[in-house]
Amino acid sequence: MEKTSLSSALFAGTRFDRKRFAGDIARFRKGGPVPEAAPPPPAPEKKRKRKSKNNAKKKNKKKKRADGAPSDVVEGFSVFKGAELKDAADDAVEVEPRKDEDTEAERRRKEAEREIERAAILRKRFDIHISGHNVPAPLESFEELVSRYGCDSYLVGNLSKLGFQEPTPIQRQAISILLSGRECFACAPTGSGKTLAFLLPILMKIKPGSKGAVKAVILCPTRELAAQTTRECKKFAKGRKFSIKLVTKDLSQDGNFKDMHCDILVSTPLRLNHAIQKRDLDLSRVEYLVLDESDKLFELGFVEVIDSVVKACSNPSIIRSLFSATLPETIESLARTIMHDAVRVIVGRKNSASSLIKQRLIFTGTERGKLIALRQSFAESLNPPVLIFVQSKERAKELYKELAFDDIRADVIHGDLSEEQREDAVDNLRAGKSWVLIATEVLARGMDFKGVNCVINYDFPESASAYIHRIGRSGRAGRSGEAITFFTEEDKPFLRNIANVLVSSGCEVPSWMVALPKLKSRKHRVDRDHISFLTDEE
Ligand SMILES: Nc1ncnc2c1ncn2[C@@H]1O[C@H](COP(=O)(O)OP(=O)(O)OP(=O)(O)O)[C@@H](O)[C@H]1O
Repeated sequence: MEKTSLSSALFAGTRFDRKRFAGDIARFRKGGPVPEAAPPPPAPEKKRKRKSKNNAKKKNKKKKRADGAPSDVVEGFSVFKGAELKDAADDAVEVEPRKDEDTEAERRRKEAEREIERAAILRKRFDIHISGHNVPAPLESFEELVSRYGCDSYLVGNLSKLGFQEPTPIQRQAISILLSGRECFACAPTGSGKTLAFLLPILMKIKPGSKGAVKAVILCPTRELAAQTTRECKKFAKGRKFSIKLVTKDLSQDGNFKDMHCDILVSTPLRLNHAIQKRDLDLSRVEYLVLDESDKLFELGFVEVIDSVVKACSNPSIIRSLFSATLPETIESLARTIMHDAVRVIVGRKNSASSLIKQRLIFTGTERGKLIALRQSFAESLNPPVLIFVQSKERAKELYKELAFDDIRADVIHGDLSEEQREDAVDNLRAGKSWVLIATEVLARGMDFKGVNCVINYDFPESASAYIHRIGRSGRAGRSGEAITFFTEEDKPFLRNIANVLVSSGCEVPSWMVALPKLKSRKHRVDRDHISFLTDEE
C-alpha cells in the first residue's frame, strides 16, 4: 500500500475538533507565547469559589469608589466618548483592575515558567526526550493522577496492589500526553512498562457500559501478545465494570458485535479486520486507538489491514498512539504523516537494547558448533527460565528433539500449534514447569516473562530490531538479564548492525565487528543446515 494512500485514509473524515483544541484556539486568540509545559491545573473548586467571592467584594468596593469619586476617571480615556457619566464610571470599573490583572498574568507566567523548569528537570532525570509543542509535564508520581487528572482512586489502588510504586519513565510522559488529549508515538526500551502507559489513560477516560459501542481498540501483532494485553488490562481495571474482550478466532468469525457489550477490544489486525468486514463490527465511536509494537504492525502485509482498521475508527476526536521499543526512520516518517499534532517521546536512546541485559556474541563456526556450544553452556550453568530463538518452526521442532534427548525440560512454541497448545507452552514457562522454551519470532515481541534469566539467539536474528525485541524478553521491569547470540561464518557479514546495538548499550565487542562494511539490506535470513546430531550419531 502506498504511503500517501495510507495517510489519506487515516485522515479521512477528520474534521477540526474545537473542543479538543480549545487550548490552542485560546492561545492563538491571545497571541501570547506558547509555553512548553501544560498550563497549571485549575484551582480546586473551594479555592475558586473563595476567589470569586473576593473578586465580587473587590468589584463592589471599586464600584462604590467609582460612583462616589468620578474624578478617578481620566477624561478622554473611554473610547465611548459622549456616554453618560455612569457608563464612564462603569468603564472605569472595568479598566481599573488592570493592575490586578497584570499581577495575575505575571503570577501565571511565573507559575508556567516554574512548571516548564520542573518538567525539564524530570525529563532530564528520567532520560525522556520529547518533540512537539506544548508538551504536558511528566508525572511525578501515580498520586498525581488523582490530584492533577482526577483519577478514580480504585485505579491507583490497583496499581499499588500490583506493586507498582512509581511510574516508569515512559509512563510518566506518555500518560500525561494521552490524558491531555494529544496523540503520541512513543519509543522506550523493552520491559519498561509501555503497556500500562497506553492502558491507564484509556481506563481513566472511557466510561464503562453502553451496548454495541467499542470505546478503545488495541492492536497487537501476535495473538499471544493480544491475550497478554487483555489479561493485563483486566488486572488494572479490577473493581470496575469494564467489558474487555480479546478478539479470538471464534469471536472474529461468529461474534454478534451489535448486541455485545464491549468497552475495550484487543486484537491482532487480521482478526479485527475480519470482524469489521464480515461481522459488522462498528468502530465509529472508538475514542482511543493504540498500535502496540507499531513498527511490526506497519511492516509489509499488515499495512492495508491497519489502514482499514484506522478508517473504521472514524470518530473525529479519536486519540491514536503508537508504541514500540524500536522506531525505524521509515516508520517514524510514516507515523508523522498520519498522526495529528502528535508528540514524539523517546526514552533513552532510540532503537537500543535495555541496559539491564548483559549481551554476548559467541562464534560457533558452523551449525554443528551451535549445538555443541548450547550443550556446553547448559552443562556449565542452566539458569532457567531460558528462551531460545530459532528462525523457523522446522528448526524449533528439531532443536526440541535434541533437548528432549538431553533430558532438558523443554517446551516449544510455533505457528503449527493450536492456540491452546501455544498458550500452554507459555503458561508452562511462566509456572516453571518447563525450563527452556524454544520459540520462533512469534514470541519475540511484547511477551512479558518476568523471570527469564537468559535469551539465547540460537539462530542469528534477521535485523537489529528483531535482536532488540528478542533479547528484551529478559531484563524486564528493572531485573537484570543475559543474552547470548551464536553466529556462524555465514552470519559474519551481518554482524555489524547487532554489534552496534551492543556498543550503544555499553557492551564490549571486538573492533573488527563494527568496522565491517555496511550492507544494503537490513534483513538477514540464511538457509541453514538441519539441527540433527541425533541422526549423525545413530
Ligand atoms: N510502574 C511499574 N512498576 C513496577 N512494575 C511495572 C511498572 N510498569 C510495568 N511494570 C511491569 O514491567 C513489566 C514490563 O512491562 P511491559 O510488558 O508493559 O513492558 P513493555 O515496555 O511493553 O515491553 P516490550 O517492549 O517488550 O513490549 C511487566 O511485568 C509489568 O507488570
